[in-house]
Amino acid sequence: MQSTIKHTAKATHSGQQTDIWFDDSERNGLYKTIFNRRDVRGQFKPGPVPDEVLSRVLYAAHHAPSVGFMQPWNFLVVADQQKKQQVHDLFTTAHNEAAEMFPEEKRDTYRSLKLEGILESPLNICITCDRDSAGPTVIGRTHIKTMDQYSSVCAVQNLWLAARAEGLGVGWVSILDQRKLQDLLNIPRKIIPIAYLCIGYVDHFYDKPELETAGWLPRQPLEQLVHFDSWQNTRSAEEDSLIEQINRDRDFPEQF
Ligand SMILES: Cc1cc2c(cc1C)N(C[C@H](O)[C@H](O)[C@H](O)COP(=O)(O)O)c1[nH]c(=O)[nH]c(=O)c1N2
Repeated sequence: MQSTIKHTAKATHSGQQTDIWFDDSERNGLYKTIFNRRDVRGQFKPGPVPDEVLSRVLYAAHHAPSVGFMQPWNFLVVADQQKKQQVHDLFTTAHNEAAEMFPEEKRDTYRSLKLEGILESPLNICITCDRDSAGPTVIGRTHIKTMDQYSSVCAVQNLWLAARAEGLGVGWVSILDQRKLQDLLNIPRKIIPIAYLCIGYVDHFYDKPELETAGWLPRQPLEQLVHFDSWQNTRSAEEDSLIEQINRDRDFPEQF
């Protein structure tokens, strides 16, 4: 169901949000979006994405955090079928090269995976990173130079979540030669294509990541990924109340 959104004025006081808390349904809506977002490759419906929906999703992306507030992103919308076909050709070449990189026993499985929906989705968007968008010296990028690219990834994630909340599927395609993609889309060399995304309405969303269902990799247990004070210093539930809580919440994502 495509819904329209009523814009109501926010309660603000001297430029501050005095409304600190979301109510339960608002908070649950966010968790529902996070836990039901999927990478979509194969269930796209051909119908168009209305401008009013796409505009909202792009605003969500544009309100991502960025290092030094540099907002290094641009959104290159690709709807032309011939252009999409050319990107698909790039994918096919890279996909064949990629298959050879996996150990022999995994190659057939790799080849059987559907890893893009470039042609089936009505819309593709390339999110880029302009490393010069705020001059050479940027607050927060002085020592870790890749921070601008991470900022564009934040925009990708915002878009991905907003799209899910709008009932839109998004699939990230990174099996592409970056330079050839730049040439194809006339992106200057100094602008980095961060994400090539396939977007559209879908028949259904899967409950689990397709790579998990295909037996490629399982989801890692969260408690093993949490370290304390020092790298690799993990703790058991008996040793730490947070780990105990994480174990107790194992079904939290499934509640949504
Ligand atoms: C940076 C990056 C790059 C890619 C992806 C993701 C990210 C974050 N993913 C999607 C990825 O396979 C997927 O997110 C995981 O398998 C987890 O599944 P869900 O996203 O939870 O459905 C992805 N999927 C795909 O089919 N082809 C691809 O080239 C890529 N590339």
